[in-house]
Amino acid sequence: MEVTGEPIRVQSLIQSGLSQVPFEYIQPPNNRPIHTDPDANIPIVDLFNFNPNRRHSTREVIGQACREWGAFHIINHGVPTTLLDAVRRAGLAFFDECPMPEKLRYACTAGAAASEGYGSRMLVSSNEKGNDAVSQVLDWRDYFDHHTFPLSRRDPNRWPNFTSDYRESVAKYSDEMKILAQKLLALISESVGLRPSCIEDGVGELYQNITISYYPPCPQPDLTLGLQSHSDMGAITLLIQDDVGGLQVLQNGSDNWVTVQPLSDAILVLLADQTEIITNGKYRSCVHRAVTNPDKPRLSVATFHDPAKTVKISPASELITNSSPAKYQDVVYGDYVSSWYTKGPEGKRNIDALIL
Ligand SMILES: O=C(O)CCC(=O)C(=O)O
Ligand SMILES: [Fe+2]
Repeated sequence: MEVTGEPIRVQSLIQSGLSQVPFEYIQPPNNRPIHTDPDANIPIVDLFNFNPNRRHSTREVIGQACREWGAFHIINHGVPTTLLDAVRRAGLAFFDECPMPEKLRYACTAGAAASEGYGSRMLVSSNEKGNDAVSQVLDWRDYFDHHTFPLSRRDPNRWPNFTSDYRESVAKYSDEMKILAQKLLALISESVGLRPSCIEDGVGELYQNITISYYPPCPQPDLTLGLQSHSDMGAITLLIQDDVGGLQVLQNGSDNWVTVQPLSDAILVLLADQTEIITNGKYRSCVHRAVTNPDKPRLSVATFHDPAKTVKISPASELITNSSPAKYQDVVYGDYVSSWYTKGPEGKRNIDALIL
């Protein structure tokens, strides 16, 4: 199918009263969400509000979580729960209550990668991209993407003001998430034996985007995915979700999908691909996906922290020795992103293409 005009918002589909999902949303049998490990849980790391006396033990716990999962909840992170709730509430009000014509005033640019605004992923034509491996299946998801850092990219006038505190809440949340991401990158660096600033130095100025995802109820959750399997491209993602649940992660080295339990005060940390490169594979990016459910809409807020497009990412020199050579090719981040958009997530790790 060609990319033509505006994508259809999943919410409009569901409001038309479907009992079966259109074929574009049906996953091939191997990708359907049937294999889940009901007993496993990702770790919960208590940050003790970054108390310096606890730093050593916190670092150890983070190191283990990064090695085993590339994902962990954090609690006592210092971000007020009232702010987490305010962002969830503002996002939900936009998707649930704002009339569609007003929502569409914020539509992102059709066909442009990562453009700011309200959208839904479109089918990518294999002819256009010259690659038959492009995923042809659509996600059961609508989203709003906000450009938040550097501040030169931030223009709250492009964000909804459907609830009067929407813009203020997203801006405050963005500021808090950036500070938290920087503190976490320092702890993660230390936990792998690097200087505290090593990962952030490698990434450079943080480019931050906040994506609020909305997954409408789905009449056939066994055949669909809210968001197909992928790892995030940047350095670190901080995610909150509502109490519905549907995010799943793969434990490192396993084929078992594990559901991430919603915890209203916690923030989920997901290691992304550039951190895997900088740590020379000592930590791997977390592969995750979102499943749908037949009854309730679900909301998540993902805050991505990425390098600038011009930055060259390489394994940290401190980790390279004769006995432990570089495992990844250097890559200019913009080229990495372009190849992701050309090939699509393909349900596998794009970063594997860089492994030497
Ligand atoms: O909805 C979720 O929980 C996952 C969102 C996500 O993985 C993403 O936006 O990259
Ligand atoms: Fe993701």
